[in-house]
Amino acid sequence: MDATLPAENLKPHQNFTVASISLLASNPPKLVSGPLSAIFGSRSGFPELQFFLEPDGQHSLNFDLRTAQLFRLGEFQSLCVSEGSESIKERTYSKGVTIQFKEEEESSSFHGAFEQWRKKVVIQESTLPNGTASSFKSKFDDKIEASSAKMYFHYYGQLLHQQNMLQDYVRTGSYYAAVIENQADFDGRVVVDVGAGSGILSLFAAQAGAKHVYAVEASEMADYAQKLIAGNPFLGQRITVIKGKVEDVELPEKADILISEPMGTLLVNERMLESYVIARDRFLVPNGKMFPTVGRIHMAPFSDEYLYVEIANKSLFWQQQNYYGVDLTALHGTAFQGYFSQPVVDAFDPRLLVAPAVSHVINFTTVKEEDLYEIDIPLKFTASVGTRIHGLACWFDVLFNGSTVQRWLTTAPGAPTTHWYQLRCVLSQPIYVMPGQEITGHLHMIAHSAQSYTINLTMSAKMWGPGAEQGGILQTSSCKLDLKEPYYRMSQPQAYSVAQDQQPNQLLQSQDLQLPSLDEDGSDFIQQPSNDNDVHIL
Ligand SMILES: C[S@@+](CC[C@H](N)C(=O)[O-])C[C@H]1O[C@@H](n2cnc3c(N)ncnc32)[C@H](O)[C@@H]1O
Repeated sequence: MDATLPAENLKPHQNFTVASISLLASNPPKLVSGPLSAIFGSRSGFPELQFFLEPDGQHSLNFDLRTAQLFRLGEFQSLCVSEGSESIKERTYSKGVTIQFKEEEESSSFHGAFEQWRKKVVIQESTLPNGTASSFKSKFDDKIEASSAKMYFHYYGQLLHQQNMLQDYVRTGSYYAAVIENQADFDGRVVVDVGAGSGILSLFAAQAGAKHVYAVEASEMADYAQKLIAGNPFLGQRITVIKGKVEDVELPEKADILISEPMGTLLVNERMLESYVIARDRFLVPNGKMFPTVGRIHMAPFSDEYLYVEIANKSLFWQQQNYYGVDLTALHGTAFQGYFSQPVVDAFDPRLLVAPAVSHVINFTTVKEEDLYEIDIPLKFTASVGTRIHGLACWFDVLFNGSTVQRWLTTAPGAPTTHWYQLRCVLSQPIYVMPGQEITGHLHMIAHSAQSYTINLTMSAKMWGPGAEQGGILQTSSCKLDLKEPYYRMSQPQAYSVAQDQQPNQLLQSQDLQLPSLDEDGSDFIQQPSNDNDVHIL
């Protein structure tokens, strides 16, 4: 392709009128008779071809010119196809239209324009500031479903959700302290705020004396951040808000330090850590600082009979054999598994943990973006009590490795509660352990295109019990969960309600629970443990 064409030759928009188009995705192909407008232009910085299917401009068919191709089928007819998805093994073309032109001349100039707009991509690629030949196609759009991204940025575009984070004083206070106590790392420095939201961290960095802060925010919140920053002119004069994704925007200079709050539930939910790492590789000077610097996921087995029974009971609805004359039991097993596929988010009493935690460290200054696509954490614990283990409890912390002060922000159980709470993966088949018994397993997380992870948890223990040879039988339990679909349990009455002198692990056990299998149609109701004599700890 010719990359020598000056960019100014390309107009912001170029209109064509075509006689008709046929949409090939319909079977048979759907003819849309014209005359129709076909417009070359660019949206979000990417060149695009848009066919307006109705005169009012309400419905259009868009082709991303970074991947679209145009073929001549005849003097008056052409075929336009656009790549739908790409994997190592195959490419699929999700969109295709045949275009009917009235005249050959029109067809030729359309093809000419198509080539020119495609070259625009090449020109932009070749003018990347660091001169690298990286692909212009956004890394973010490559791996994240458009529908997920739309909902995600819509969420963060709303002030109430930013307020929710700002009102997490453990979170925001830790950031404030980490910045102000490490003024030396900000004073006179260029800072990039990765996912600036309301712009609060940019304002903190400016308070700590930053020479200039680039506040990059992809959602509509960028406009509010601009307002907030303008309302603080003393600080705001050193802050530039840039609306766009960190994967796409260009900055006029490199940063000495990045600041960001990219942590989701279980640290990795939302997949924003990847954007933080991409921002590091794009904007940070070699050996620049990152706030936060390191993240750790902590995991420990827990025993929580109340939680287990509560989840198991949710599917009891489907055990009704006469729901308005309908037998619902065929779906009971599916509902049971469904409830156990939701990670539970709440604040739990640390006394529910039955072994010291293990940790998985992610160093943000060195981790590769790809390392975050799949995370496999081996588990090995020694049970401190004999009990039923109902799953794995997880939480995280992050370190601000400042030159002056090292500060941790923790979401651990027992520590002041944050809006992240803690997360628990609950096994539908609990496992029994004796004191000192070893528990092994894996927490395997695979990133998916809806900005979250599929979690596979396996936990195993030597089983002790009637009929079992001591230490002879390995009991294994596993579950698959979607981190995107958590069960937020905070509104429920807290379950860590124990008589003051009673250990949580000695609470009412539900060994007698009838565990349904997928095709079971049993009708016993599981009793919720009584809350009598409860003392609410939290
Ligand atoms: C957890 S919020 C933190 C907001 C703010 N920094 C704070 O601490 O209050 C994350 C913000 O990053 C933005 N964001 C997420 N991914 C982004 C990306 N790839 N590029 C730019 N902004 C992004 C979101 O829209 C959201 O406003």
